[in-house]
Amino acid sequence: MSTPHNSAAPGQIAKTVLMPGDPLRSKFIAEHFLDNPVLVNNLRGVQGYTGSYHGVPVTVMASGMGMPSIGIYSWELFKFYDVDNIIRVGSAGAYTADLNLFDVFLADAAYSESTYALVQGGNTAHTLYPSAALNAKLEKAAAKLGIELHEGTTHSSDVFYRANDGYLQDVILNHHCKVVEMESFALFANAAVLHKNAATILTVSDSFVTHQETTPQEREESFTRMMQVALEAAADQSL
Ligand SMILES: O=P(O)(O)O[C@H]1O[C@H](CO)[C@@H](O)[C@H]1O
Ligand SMILES: O=c1cc[nH]c(=O)[nH]1
Repeated sequence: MSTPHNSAAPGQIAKTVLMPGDPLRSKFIAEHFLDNPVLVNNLRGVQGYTGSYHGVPVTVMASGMGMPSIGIYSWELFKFYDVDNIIRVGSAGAYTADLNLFDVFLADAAYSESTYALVQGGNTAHTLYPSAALNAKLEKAAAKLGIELHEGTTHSSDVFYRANDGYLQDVILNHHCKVVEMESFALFANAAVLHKNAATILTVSDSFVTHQETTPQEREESFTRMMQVALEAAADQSL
């Protein structure tokens, strides 16, 4: 059964899905890392490919930007395509000075001011958590590949452009957020409601401290260490 937003046929989506925000990052991962990638969805240009990595079926499909968008795509993958694991592979802004461009960051929590979890399932929590088992696989994969992982809380924000940065002080000081992106809280909320597994691995694309930033092409093509960690975890048969 296809959905309003996904034209893949039943069985065309693997049990584990890597989910970048950017459809072109989805295409890049599929073309550079998957064996025999097949385009299984392209509705709205949200590219989804299924292939294999080290012999294990893996799908890579974009989420689009923001919680409403990943809320739709991840719900449909979990609920209608029987996906077990979604690993978000995203970019993030660093709030703290210890993080540099291209550092790889594993979210051990997602804080958000969003009402997504409340409206979606009546959950009043503003901090939600990834799958501990999936995070353990990602840590194991990073160690195997010799890739350093920074860990901490991500701020899942509804706002990319801010009129001023006053609000961020509360997020950084009181909620201990180290990076900001825009999807993990909704992904974790859907996974919790549907009893599925979700995790988020991010690459630092810009810094709120140094004001350095990567280019759009680098965001699409250069975050390969994060991609390899996620793929290695996806191919871990014990998931
Ligand atoms: O690079 P992606 O995965 O899209 O993630 C980040 O980039 C977008 C904003 O530029 C938001 O989606 C944010 O979460
Ligand atoms: O600053 C940033 C960078 C990536 N994603 C965000 O949401 N914010």
